[in-house]
Amino acid sequence: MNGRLSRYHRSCKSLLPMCLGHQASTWSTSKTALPSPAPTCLSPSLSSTSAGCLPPPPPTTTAAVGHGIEPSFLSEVMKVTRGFYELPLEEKQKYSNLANGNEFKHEGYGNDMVVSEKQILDWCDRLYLLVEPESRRDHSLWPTQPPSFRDVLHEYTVRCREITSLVLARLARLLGLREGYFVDMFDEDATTYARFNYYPRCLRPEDVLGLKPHSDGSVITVVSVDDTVSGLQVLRQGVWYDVPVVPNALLINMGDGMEIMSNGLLKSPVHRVVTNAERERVSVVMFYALDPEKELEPAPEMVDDEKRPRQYAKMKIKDYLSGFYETFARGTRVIDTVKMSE
Ligand SMILES: O=C(O)CCC(=O)C(=O)O
Ligand SMILES: [Fe+2]
Repeated sequence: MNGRLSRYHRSCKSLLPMCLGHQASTWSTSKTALPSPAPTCLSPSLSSTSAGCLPPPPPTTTAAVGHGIEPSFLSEVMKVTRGFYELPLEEKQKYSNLANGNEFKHEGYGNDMVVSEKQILDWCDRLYLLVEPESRRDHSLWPTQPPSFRDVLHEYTVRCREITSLVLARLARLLGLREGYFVDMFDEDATTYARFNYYPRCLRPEDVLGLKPHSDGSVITVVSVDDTVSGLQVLRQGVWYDVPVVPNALLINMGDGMEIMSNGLLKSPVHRVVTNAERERVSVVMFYALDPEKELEPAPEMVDDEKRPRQYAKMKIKDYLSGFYETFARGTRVIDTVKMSE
């Protein structure tokens, strides 16, 4: 651990409790349509599956403000994001995710993958970039405008990695595993993608979603949300809850990888983004995934044949991730394909 990280550890001992919702601000239920059928036990915070038997309590916020990143730097991250989206279209298209005008690539600027003509498109532009491992960055896709974009993204990557390692260490402890259990899994081939989302104003917000319901295919996700415009919602037992806007907070989200490795003890919440007619919105999302050549499965320590049988089948991470993009486009969840029947 480098000096900066250990200083960081000392300075934000309280990060995890905040991340896990002990420092709660109230989440409100959404007035928008309820989905059906209602799933059970989808939680944005830690919950045991027995919660499925209870009426749905409002989730508590996972917004962490004691994370150690200065508000001025978070504003800088948002500023370069807005700056990029304010560029003329032809400038942004220099980083297009369509090779030769029609071949979809994950990295770059544009829309998400389209797999069928019937697919309802999300009201969202995105710039998607691999940031780790550093050696695999494709700088031809990293915007040169605004001029500080690249430096800010590099610095943000370093800072978010520190926070993620700390959160992963605390999560391992919480699950009764040794602290380094998850952190050590993130070797030099583990991948991190940054996703810059831009949701324009939408004149028919009741008909169009910014981002359709999904859970993240990562192990863990760090989200920096627009601190003036809400829109992110989390599904819990059939009810959509608005995630409150907390200035300078980072939102820590469990991804499918963590749900699987914890054998279902930590849930990867279904979430979506709604649009609004008044204000555009941006967010910056960091997705932490393991080495694509590794396999994803419940940690043996989390499986107990009597008390907590294995709930997910093994799958190669690269297969999981490619299945993820496909199912995301179709509005289904790849995690459902590895769930074992009772
Ligand atoms: O825009 C947001 O607040 C969240 C975006 C999100 O869920 C994603 O990019 O996976
Ligand atoms: Fe997401």
